[in-house]
Amino acid sequence: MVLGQRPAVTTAMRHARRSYVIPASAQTSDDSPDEATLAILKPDLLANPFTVASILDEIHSHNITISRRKQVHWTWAQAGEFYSEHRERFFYQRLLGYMTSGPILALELRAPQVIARWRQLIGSTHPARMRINNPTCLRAKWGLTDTRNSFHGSDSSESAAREIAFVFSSLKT
Ligand SMILES: Nc1ncnc2c1ncn2[C@@H]1O[C@H](COP(=O)(O)OP(=O)(O)OP(=O)(O)O)[C@@H](O)[C@H]1O
Repeated sequence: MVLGQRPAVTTAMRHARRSYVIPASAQTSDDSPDEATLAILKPDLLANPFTVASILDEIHSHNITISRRKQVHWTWAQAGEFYSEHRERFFYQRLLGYMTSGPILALELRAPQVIARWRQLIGSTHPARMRINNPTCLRAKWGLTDTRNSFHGSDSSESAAREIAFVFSSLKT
């Protein structure tokens, strides 16, 4: 191109400019600011890369941004600290055995009201009940048992901040 001379605007360039416009279908009508939550894909899901890919696609299809991701294999102590509020519950040892049985994929999700929306997408704790009451939720589709329920989602903004710091702080994991 000769210096000082403007390039001709080609059809391809017009198309490239248009592609920066976010399609109406991808825009959210919710004007509330983004919030963040911690999602975890638990070890049974990580055993199959195609399962993980399909779940990540489903997350994107809901206009939820994955702002950070980290695959990690927790030690018993790390899982114990993350779930310390359940220390006295009957399923605690079983839960730690599950969460240390293989790598997990931790995701920081961002979108308006994403804490509630992610928990709605995964459904409540018990997969067998979800298969009856909410068959399209993720735990109904992928969860195995009450403990091996395949997903985690922070339950409040305070938990989300604490859990995101726990997972993404290099000092802890
Ligand atoms: N009644 C139960 N029997 C067996 N395991 C359980 C039971 N309740 C909870 N768990 C296990 O402990 C995890 C943490 O329990 P919690 O009550 O916080 O459930 P949740 O909010 O549905 O799940 P999460 O915190 O992982 O998103 C559950 O995800 C599940 O793996």
